[in-house]
Amino acid sequence: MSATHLAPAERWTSPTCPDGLTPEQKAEVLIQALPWLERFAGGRVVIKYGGHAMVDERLHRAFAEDVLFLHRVGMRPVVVHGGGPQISRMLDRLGMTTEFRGGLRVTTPEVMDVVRMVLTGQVQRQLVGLLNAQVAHAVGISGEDGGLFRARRTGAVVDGETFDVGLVGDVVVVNPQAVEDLLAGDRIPVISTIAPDVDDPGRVLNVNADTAAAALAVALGARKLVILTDVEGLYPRWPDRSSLLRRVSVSQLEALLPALQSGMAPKMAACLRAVREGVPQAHVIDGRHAHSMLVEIFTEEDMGTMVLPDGVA
Ligand SMILES: Nc1ncnc2c1ncn2[C@@H]1O[C@H](COP(=O)(O)OP(=O)(O)O)[C@@H](O)[C@H]1O
Ligand SMILES: CC(=O)N[C@@H](CCC(=O)OP(=O)(O)O)C(=O)O
Repeated sequence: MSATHLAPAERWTSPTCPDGLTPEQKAEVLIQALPWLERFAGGRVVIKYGGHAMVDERLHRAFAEDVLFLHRVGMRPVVVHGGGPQISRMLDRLGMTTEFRGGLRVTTPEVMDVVRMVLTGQVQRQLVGLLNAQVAHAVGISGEDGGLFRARRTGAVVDGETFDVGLVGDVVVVNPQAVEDLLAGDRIPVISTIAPDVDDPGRVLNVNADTAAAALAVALGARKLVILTDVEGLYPRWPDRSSLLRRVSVSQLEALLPALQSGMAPKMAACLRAVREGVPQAHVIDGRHAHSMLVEIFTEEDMGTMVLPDGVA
């Protein structure tokens, strides 16, 4: 057929790709991503994958694809995983009761055994398996390995009152060498947040995964902390969902923090700690949307809530 039969204007004004996007829209995505790819090349990003974001196989796979994408484009992703709902389900199956105070699980020695078993023996194994499905880059470790974390027992604060929650700790020492070694070997570390007790090294403590991720992001000099959960971000007037806070400065967040409820409180406290101690940006995003992490990192879209230093937000 000669070119004169093609009616070029009609044929080329609105072609669509099989996914319904036009070539212009597709190219726009690629062009938009370029400065972000350049900006974050070689940068470390700590990703906290919350138990509530681990909704189904499809989302699990999308999460793994995103982490592998970051790795492939030259970033250094470090995964810190949660597993609260998974621990609760196992405790139920074992006929053990579980209770939370101020967002922290009341952890008896028997519950601690289950927490350790589920986090390091199930959730971490599943994530490592997914990430290694094609190329085996991921290596799972816990805060007990290579002296990564040490924690001190802490209580839960509810309405200004402190409650004993048993074997629960806050990370007070991070020795990132174990993670540095893995990154130097082009690995993707996948970390469970169990930590030896700094005051009694024979004992291990249950550490909230949000706060451990923040401590690690600071120690690694991460460019970003990204916390994936099951809500769009921070709603300042929760449970009213009419206005999502897109950007918040350290000082603004300090003022909001005392009124936040469990669930969001440790996440925002983690973001606050990370940014206050030198991480340039911390985000809470909705892990129930496949690939929300890639959109957050590589486009101009602000997904979820972003915490920034004063004067930048
Ligand atoms: N101000 C708030 N804005 C958004 N979500 C909130 C807020 N306060 C409490 N939440 C709750 O926090 C939950 C997320 O925390 P959590 O259940 O601990 O998740 P994860 O397992 O990902 O750590 C949300 O599903 C929501 O119900
Ligand atoms: C002290 C404490 O509460 N530890 C958490 C550890 C797991 C966790 O943090 O998991 P998510 O991020 O999925 O909530 C727990 O026992 O549930």
